[in-house]
Amino acid sequence: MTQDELKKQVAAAALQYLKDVPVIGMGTGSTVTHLINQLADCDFKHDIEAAVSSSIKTTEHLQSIGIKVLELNQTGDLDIYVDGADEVTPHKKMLKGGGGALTREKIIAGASRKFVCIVDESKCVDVMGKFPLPVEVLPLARSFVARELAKLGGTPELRMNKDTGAPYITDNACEILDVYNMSIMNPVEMEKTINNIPGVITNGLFAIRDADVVLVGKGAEVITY
Ligand SMILES: O=C(CO)[C@H](O)[C@H](O)COP(=O)(O)O
Repeated sequence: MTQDELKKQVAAAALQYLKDVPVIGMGTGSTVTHLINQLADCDFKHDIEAAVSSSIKTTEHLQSIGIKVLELNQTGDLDIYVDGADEVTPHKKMLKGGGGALTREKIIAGASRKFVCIVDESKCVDVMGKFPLPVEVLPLARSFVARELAKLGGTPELRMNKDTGAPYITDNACEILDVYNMSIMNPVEMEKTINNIPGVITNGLFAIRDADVVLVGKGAEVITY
């Protein structure tokens, strides 16, 4: 199976977690895109009253299949949040933000009772950090934060918009530093340390609020842990 077929397969397995849930939390990325496409055709779609979305892209996609999108301020805590990841460990710690939606993802994950992480097998790692760690920053703090991240041993690079050549701008009007070569031996401590740098909105480590269930598309099957 190709990586995209594995993503489609694991998205299909995640559908069952959305049954009988009136307000769902929805992440961002290509695996979630498959999930929303499959939600469009499933028989319980009309039982879903609304969704809380982690990005403008996901909001538009959900609305295009007829699902109402609410702000988190309107809903209170959620039963379920489903999202992909760039890396996930056997302890269900994740590195996320390849799609740039890390801050809203972390907020909705924090407000959800169950986080279901959906990945293809290429995302499973023992130690995170091979994938560059996204750090969302206030634009005025970009250089200072980059120097602080370098002191932690990383090599930060400002994410660029591939179409315009200008810095990539998040849905929160901020920028992203992608940090290469980070040695993430203790993800909980690293998450706190980076979030303590003034000017950081959040970083892509989801170690303090990790996943409750991980679904992995692997070969012909989906593994759950
Ligand atoms: O964190 C994310 C977006 O900010 C995504 O969940 C992560 O990048 C995985 O994306 P994909 O499903 O396309 O592989």
